[in-house]
Amino acid sequence: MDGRTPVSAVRRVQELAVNGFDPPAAYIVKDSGTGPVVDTLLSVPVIDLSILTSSSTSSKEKEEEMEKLRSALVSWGLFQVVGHGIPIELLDDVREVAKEFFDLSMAEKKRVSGVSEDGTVDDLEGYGADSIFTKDHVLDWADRLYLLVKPQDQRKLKYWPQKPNNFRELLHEYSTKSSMVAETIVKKMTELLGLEENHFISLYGDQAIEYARFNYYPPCSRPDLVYGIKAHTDGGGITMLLQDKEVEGLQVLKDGQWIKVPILPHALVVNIADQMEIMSNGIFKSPMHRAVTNSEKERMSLVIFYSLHYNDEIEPASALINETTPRLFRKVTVRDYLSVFYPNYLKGERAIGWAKV
Ligand SMILES: O=C(O)CCC(=O)C(=O)O
Ligand SMILES: [Fe+2]
Repeated sequence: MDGRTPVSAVRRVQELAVNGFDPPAAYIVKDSGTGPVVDTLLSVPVIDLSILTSSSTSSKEKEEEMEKLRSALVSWGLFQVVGHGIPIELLDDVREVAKEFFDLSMAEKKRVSGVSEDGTVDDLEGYGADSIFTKDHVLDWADRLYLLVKPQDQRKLKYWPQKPNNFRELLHEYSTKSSMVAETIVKKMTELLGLEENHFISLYGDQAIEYARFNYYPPCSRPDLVYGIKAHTDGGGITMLLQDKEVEGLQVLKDGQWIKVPILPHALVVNIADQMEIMSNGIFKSPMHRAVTNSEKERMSLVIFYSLHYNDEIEPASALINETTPRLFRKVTVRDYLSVFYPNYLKGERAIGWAKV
C-alpha cells in the first residue's frame, strides 16, 4: 500500500454529511444513479436454525428446513436466520454500543484510526473509510470500524475502542456466539453437499480468520447518486450480518434484479462468500449485494467475515467433481485470492473469474 493522501482518508463521510451539501464527485456513481429496486414477489428466504438443531423437531420438519436451506444456498446465496440462539439483548446491546461509538466526537473516534493525520493509510484496521488504491474507483458513503477478531492472539487492541467502556467485551461476546452459529450453518452446508463432516472445518477452527466490520452510513442529501457500499461479493468463506434495527438499505442481486433484504430485527443475514463458491465448485453462490443510503436517517450494520487462513489452499471438493460436473476453479491460496479480490472489490468488479480453470 503506498501513502497517497486521499480525501476520504482524512475526512470521514460523517463530516461530509453534517453540512447536507451534495456529495463530492468522488462518491458519485458513474452509471445512471443507484436505480430502482424492482418490486417483486420474490422474498429473501428465512431459515429457522432451531428446527435443524433441536432434538424435539420431527425428521420431516428437519428435512423440509434443510430443503429450504439448500434452495437458499443454491439460488440466492443469501438468507436470514432466525432461531439462532443468540440472545436478543446481546444483539440490541452490540448495536447500541456501536452506535454510541459512531456518536463519539471525531477526535475520540480517531484515537482508534489506522489512518494518520496526513491521510496516510497505515492499516486497514481501525476507524476509517474507503482506502483509495486507484483514482477511478467510486467511494462509498460510509465510515467503518474494521477489526480482526480471530485468531484471538492477533487482535490489535489499539484499534479496539475503549469508549463506550463495554465495547470490547460486547464485541468479544457477540463474535463468540456468532462463530457458533456460523459453525452450525457451515456444518449443515457440508451435509447438504454430501461431504465429510469436517471438510470446511478450517473456516471456523483455531486458525480461521474472522474480521468484524461496523459500517456506519450517514444520511446523504442525494441517495440517488451514491452507494453506502457499492455492489460487491464478499471475499471470505461466509459472512454474517446484523442489520440496523430500523433503517433498511441492504439489497441482493437475484436473477438480474436487485431485491431488498427486509429488516427482521433479531435475525442474522448470512451470505455465501467467494471462498465457499470456489470450494463448493459453484454449487453455492456468492451473491452480489450492496447497500443504499437515504436522506433522513443514519444506518448501521455489523458484519462478521469468516475466512480460511491466508496460507490455506482452496479448491473445489474433489467429491463434487465428475464427468457431468467438471471442475470450475483452480487451486489457489487464500492469500493470492484476497490480493486479487481487494482491488476488484474497490472497482465494483468480481474477482472470482481469476480463479476459474
Ligand atoms: O451494510 C450492509 O447492509 C452491507 C454491508 C456489506 O455488505 C459489507 O460490509 O460487506
Ligand atoms: Fe458485503
